[in-house]
Amino acid sequence: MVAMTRQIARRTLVQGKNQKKPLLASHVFRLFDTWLLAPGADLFSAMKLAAISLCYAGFFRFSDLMTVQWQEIRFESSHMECFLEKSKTDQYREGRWVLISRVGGDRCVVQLVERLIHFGCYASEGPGGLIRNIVSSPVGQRVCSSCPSYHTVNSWFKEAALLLGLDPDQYATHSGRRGGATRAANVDVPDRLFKEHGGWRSERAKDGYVRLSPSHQAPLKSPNISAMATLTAKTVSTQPFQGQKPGTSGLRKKVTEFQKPHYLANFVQSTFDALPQDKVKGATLVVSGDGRYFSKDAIQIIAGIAAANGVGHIWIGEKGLLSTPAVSAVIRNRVGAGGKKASGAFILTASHNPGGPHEDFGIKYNTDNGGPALESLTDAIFEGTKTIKEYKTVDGLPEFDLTKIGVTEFKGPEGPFAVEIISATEDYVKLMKSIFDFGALKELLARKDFTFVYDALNGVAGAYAPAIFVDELGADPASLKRCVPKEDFGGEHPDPNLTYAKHLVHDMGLGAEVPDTIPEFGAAADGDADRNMILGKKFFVTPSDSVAIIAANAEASIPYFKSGLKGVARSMPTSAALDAVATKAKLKFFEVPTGWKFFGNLMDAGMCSVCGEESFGTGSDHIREKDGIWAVLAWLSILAHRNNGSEQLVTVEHIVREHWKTYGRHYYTRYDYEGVESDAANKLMAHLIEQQGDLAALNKLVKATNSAVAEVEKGDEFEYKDPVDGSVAKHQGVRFLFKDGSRLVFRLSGTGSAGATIRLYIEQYQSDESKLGLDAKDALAPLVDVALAVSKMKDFTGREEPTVIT
Ligand SMILES: O=P(O)(O)OC[C@H]1O[C@H](O)[C@H](O)[C@@H](O)[C@@H]1O
Repeated sequence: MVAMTRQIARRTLVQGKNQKKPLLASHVFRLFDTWLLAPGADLFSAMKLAAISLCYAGFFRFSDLMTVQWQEIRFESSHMECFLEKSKTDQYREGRWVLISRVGGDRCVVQLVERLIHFGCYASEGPGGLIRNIVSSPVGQRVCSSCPSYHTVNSWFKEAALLLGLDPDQYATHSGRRGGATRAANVDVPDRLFKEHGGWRSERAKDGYVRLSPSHQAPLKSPNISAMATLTAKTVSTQPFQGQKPGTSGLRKKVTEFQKPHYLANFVQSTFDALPQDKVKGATLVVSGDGRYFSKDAIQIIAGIAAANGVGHIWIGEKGLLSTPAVSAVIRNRVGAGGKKASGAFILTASHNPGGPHEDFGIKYNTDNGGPALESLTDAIFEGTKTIKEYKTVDGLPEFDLTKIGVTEFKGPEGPFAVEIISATEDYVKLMKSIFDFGALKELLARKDFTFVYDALNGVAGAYAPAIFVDELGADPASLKRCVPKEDFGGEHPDPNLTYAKHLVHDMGLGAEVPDTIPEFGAAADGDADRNMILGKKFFVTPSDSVAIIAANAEASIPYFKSGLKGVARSMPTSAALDAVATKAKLKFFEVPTGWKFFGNLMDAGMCSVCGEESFGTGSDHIREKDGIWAVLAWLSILAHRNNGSEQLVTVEHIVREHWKTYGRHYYTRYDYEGVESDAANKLMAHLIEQQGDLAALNKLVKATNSAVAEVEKGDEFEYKDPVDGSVAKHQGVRFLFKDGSRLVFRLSGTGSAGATIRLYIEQYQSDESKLGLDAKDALAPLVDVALAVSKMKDFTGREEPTVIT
């Protein structure tokens, strides 16, 4: 008895110490993405992936894995069956069969094994083990007859851990078996099946493998502190990474950069260090995003660091999803249990940049007004990232089930810590209903002659579109396109403009081929649903016109603005269409640098109600972010108002043309040169500033290029002094202002993740009624020529054409 107790105690102690960490489902998924689905994947990476994913899915130990004979595997339509011998010397083959399901899609273990056997040409080698060594030669890789040693397979697990940004010391062959078993326990696989699958004789043996999530450990209705999982603090040593300066809207880099061990953690810890401590200790934080690839891992990492830094509660949108405007709405409006309000948010998005294992990820911090952090804070975060030596996190945090709305509570190192999964749509839909007249919008959508299409470009707007357009406003579900949010946005560029929203552009009759039936109204959103593009039948509304038209019609069409606008604002490169509306309506007007945060200060001070940017951003003071769905509802409201009682449909095109008649037209276009070498882009900008030094010489060049173009009256770099806090933002774009009011603006994008993007904005005002209907391309051709000559665009960049024209 004594001996037995001693033995158990020793085992328990040793086990606790050496026990390796379980792999998570998301880890295995990511290994599929990197070792099988990414370009460059080869036979060797497929072999490593097969070994690891089989240990996970079959709960295999190393010894089990090595007994799987490829020729004995039975492939069925719903699963595969692997035979595990009890031992090599077992004459009666009293082994057991392990069944592994097909899960469909690209990340299916069964499909992987089938492909491995096929491409590895196992049949030509004769019977033998499934997991083999691979030899590489100049003619390629091939599966050889020998099987890898324990040491080799163990090193594959460590390599996987490193790739996933985990500590390799904590992962080994048992991490697969433990991970699979933990996952099964947490999704309530019945005990009998579970034990059989893993070949465990006793409950005890099985339980030793499983890390239950707290909802399983503490199934009590009311939180019972003694039943809560305990999170233990730990400090992790790290080193600074170069270049963690947040851009116009947060830190954006390739996913592979964010996957580097400690990369994200450094930024998050630096944010906590830069924040006033009352916004951290015991505070409630929102952590969510557009659902792009790496979001789920990021949520786990941030939650651990938040708990260790003393955050009290985090709100995560269902499935990790919250659009950027919805985050702003949650911060400003959501009141949780006990009157909790959020003090800020980590928004996980790279906005309109593509997503996926080899594309972009991003993170930005929004403060308690619901808007992006101001420069003083982002500068402090950046400073922190330059010197960081360690960060805090916790052990014991389980992988969250993001699909289940509810609260999980923990004993955190600094006090109680709770993770709450909230509805992604509830707060936002409520806010929209308080702003617009949904009854009037419903009537518009019910008109037989009004047809509508909404394209979420596979971004997070897809989570909101059914709730708003279909459930609330009665739109036909078929009018929603690409409204299922995807981690990689379906491999497309989730940017609503004439180039990237190509399916919508085609459907609206603006493509090369014109369809037979075209909807009256079309709109699209970007990845995180803060941008919008508005289209009429065969008609594009420039974002600069869009904000001007919304401002001109807001008071009459939108209940939220019924007592008038407090003021309006636009970013500097946006056309002056809004200025014309402000002048006529005698509204306060502001021209701010690019970046939504500049509007926030004006709105907080009650100086601005409606604002917009040429970069497909439009919004109002209902939140502190631009808002893609809000802009669509604003346009529908204008249409509903104008069509109230009208027998013949007043269309988008009617409204815009009428606006031009009243205010004149600001012809406008933007040329983007993406992926330019940074050095070349900087030289071009320096050259432009030099040109401004000698206006006489500059005007000679202008006239020589096209004598019809007016003379440049002034050239400068835009500088902004915030009227609220007096802060000054310099070098915000190089401007050339012409005598007839035309403008050329050059600036470097602040949102790219690699190289530089040069943006060239071209604008010309026209009030002559006979010249309002030209094609913008024709109207602006002379100014475009001047812009290219003045900037020596081709000489500096080697580019004949821009990447995108809008
Ligand atoms: O710096 P750029 O690439 O031109 O992007 C500019 C845009 O970036 C983000 O989308 C910001 O939220 C916008 O406010 C800004 O207009």
